[in-house]
Amino acid sequence: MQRLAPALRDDDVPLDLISLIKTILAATKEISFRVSQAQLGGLMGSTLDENIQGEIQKKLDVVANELFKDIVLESGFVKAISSEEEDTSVAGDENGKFLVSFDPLDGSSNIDINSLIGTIFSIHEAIPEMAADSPDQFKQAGHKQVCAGYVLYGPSTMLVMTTGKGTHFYVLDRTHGGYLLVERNVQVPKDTREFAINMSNQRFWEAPMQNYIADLVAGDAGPRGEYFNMRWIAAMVGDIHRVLSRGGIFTYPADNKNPDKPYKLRLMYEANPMSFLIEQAGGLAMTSKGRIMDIAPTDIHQRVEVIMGSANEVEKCLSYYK
Ligand SMILES: O=P(O)(O)OC[C@H]1O[C@](O)(COP(=O)(O)O)[C@@H](O)[C@@H]1O
Ligand SMILES: [Mg+2]
Ligand SMILES: [Mg+2]
Repeated sequence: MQRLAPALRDDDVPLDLISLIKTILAATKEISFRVSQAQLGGLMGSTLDENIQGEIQKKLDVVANELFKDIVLESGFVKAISSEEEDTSVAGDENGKFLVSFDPLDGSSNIDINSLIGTIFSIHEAIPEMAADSPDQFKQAGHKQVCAGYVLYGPSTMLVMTTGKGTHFYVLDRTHGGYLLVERNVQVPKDTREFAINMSNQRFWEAPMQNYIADLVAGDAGPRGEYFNMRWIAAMVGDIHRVLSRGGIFTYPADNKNPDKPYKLRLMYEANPMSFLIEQAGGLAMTSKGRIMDIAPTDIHQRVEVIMGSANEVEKCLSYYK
């Protein structure tokens, strides 16, 4: 099995980006260790603080954020970082070539039940004319990402990453301490019979999503004439990993549960990096109005509607909005 650096060189990834990726992965190895020791180290449960998103932070959210932020900012390659757990962007090296956005721990509600969680990251090139402490430099569309990935802290610690030359799977090999390439150019099947959505929000969705899901749930007795299975891990990393592994449609649609918060998932830290991975694997990543990676961001913490996965099924879902 190929090691990470030669696999990246095969994709013609520039050396400075390889160095940054290695730095990010060093942080994820440390987080992976802390996650595995969380209960023994008193890291289960919540803090008393809320993050900028208005969500109570778990102790591991804070630890993972500090670890990732410190390691990445010390690298010298990074002009600034933005994180789901930080109020605003944090300046790094004025001459740094890259911007890194991340969700240090995705699926926080799974921490205390020893279930799937992960770290999601996204890399853009820095804009030389903009100051390192300006959050505006992060307002770049997703299609400008030069790398995106996640690390899944599951039975195996897995890295899924793209630099725009396909989406590849790696596994952390604890015998030598590095990630090994296990599957190159993963492909999301175009068709699927599996969907992922938080069904408990059903009554709050817009009519097109209500109608689409109702037709899936109706199964072979309904207009689709086929049985559809449902899965919901409650961690986007876990649900997207399943979609990348065997196909499926994943959606967190608009809802009116809380009128001030029509969408749940974050553009910079969740939707854009996952969209890059899904598109590089031949899938589609959309809102009901267009491609996620074409959205011009207006705020680093903005939230967005997400419909992604197997291409034909995403198209089918979108047809309900026309
Ligand atoms: O609570 P719900 O509705 O099941 O939402 C689950 C979604 O929320 C998230 O956990 C949000 O991520 P964080 O844990 O980083 O806040 C997604 O990963 C997941 O898809
Ligand atoms: Mg998240
Ligand atoms: Mg998070």
